[in-house]
Amino acid sequence: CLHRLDQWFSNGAGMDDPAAPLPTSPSCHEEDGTVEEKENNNKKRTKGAVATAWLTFYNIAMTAGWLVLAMAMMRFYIQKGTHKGLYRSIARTLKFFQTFALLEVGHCALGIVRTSVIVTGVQVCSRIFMVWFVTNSIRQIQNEESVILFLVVWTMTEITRYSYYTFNLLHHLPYFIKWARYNLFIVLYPLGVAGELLTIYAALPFVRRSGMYSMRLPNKYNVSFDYYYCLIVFMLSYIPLFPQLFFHMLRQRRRVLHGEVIVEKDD
Ligand SMILES: CCCCCCCCCCCCC/C=C/C(=O)SCCNC(=O)CCNC(=O)[C@H](O)C(C)(C)COP(=O)(O)OP(=O)(O)OC[C@H]1O[C@@H](n2cnc3c(N)ncnc32)[C@H](O)[C@@H]1OP(=O)(O)O
Repeated sequence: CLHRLDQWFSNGAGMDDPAAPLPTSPSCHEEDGTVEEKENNNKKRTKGAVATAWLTFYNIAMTAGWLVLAMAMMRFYIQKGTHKGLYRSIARTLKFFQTFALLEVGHCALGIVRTSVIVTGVQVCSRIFMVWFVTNSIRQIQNEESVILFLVVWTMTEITRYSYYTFNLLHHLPYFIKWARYNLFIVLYPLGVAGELLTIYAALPFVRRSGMYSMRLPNKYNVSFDYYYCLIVFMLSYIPLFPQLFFHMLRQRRRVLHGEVIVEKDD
């Protein structure tokens, strides 16, 4: 029973819903529990197994996707000897796998992973915005070095992150993957952010000249929107948001590598 209780706490159950029922096990209550209790336990176990199977599939697919991207980038560079045209050559795969990551927000919302919806939402949405509304929409910046910088950084991060989750779910986590997951971000996060900000900065003149995604008055909706200023606001939002993400990862690092018990503040 104590073991079960310990699992309940370490899985974070009851954190969101302190009234959540304690798990039962055959050695605890099950044999003298009601039929209804037994059915509930079976349902919970099935739900847990389905979630684990889905997450394992999802993480393997994402690791494979980012590995394909890494190989495509290396092959392009070795064959062509330049980064010009690299983004175009991998754009479709990148858009697919980065957009697929939206499911992670769903995983948090459903409670099948112990991560904050807000932290994951900011991380995933900012990446999707970078891919679809900046790099993909503004052809003139696709050959910038900064694009290659964030692509390389994202690829290294995601191969490490998804393989960490996969091996962790399979209970065979090599230490070097754990180490990489909770150390590389110290260098990769600032580099990725630098690549993203430099890319948006390079896009600003083109956006201003073309007036893309903007609405000027007068129009029938009587609404005005300037994408140029939207991009500036997006860049400025890194100032409060990036430190939050970075310090969140530092806390995760202390928890996972040094076993510290971290009491997270509410989002
Ligand atoms: C709305 C739009 C807003 C736009 C605003 C724009 C401003 C943006 C500002 C900031 C922009 C940042 C841009 C990012 C750039 C880059 O990515 S650069 C490259 C470097 N990047 C990184 O290193 C990324 C680091 N970030 C992350 O890893 C995640 O995004 C995260 C959400 C911050 C991770 O946090 P978290 O999930 O809490 O940490 P973990 O330790 O990994 O996981 C916690 C527990 O959850 C389990 N888990 C999570 N996901 C899965 C999964 N898919 N499968 C299985 N399990 C999962 C994980 O195992 C942990 O469980 P326990 O071990 O039981 O604790």
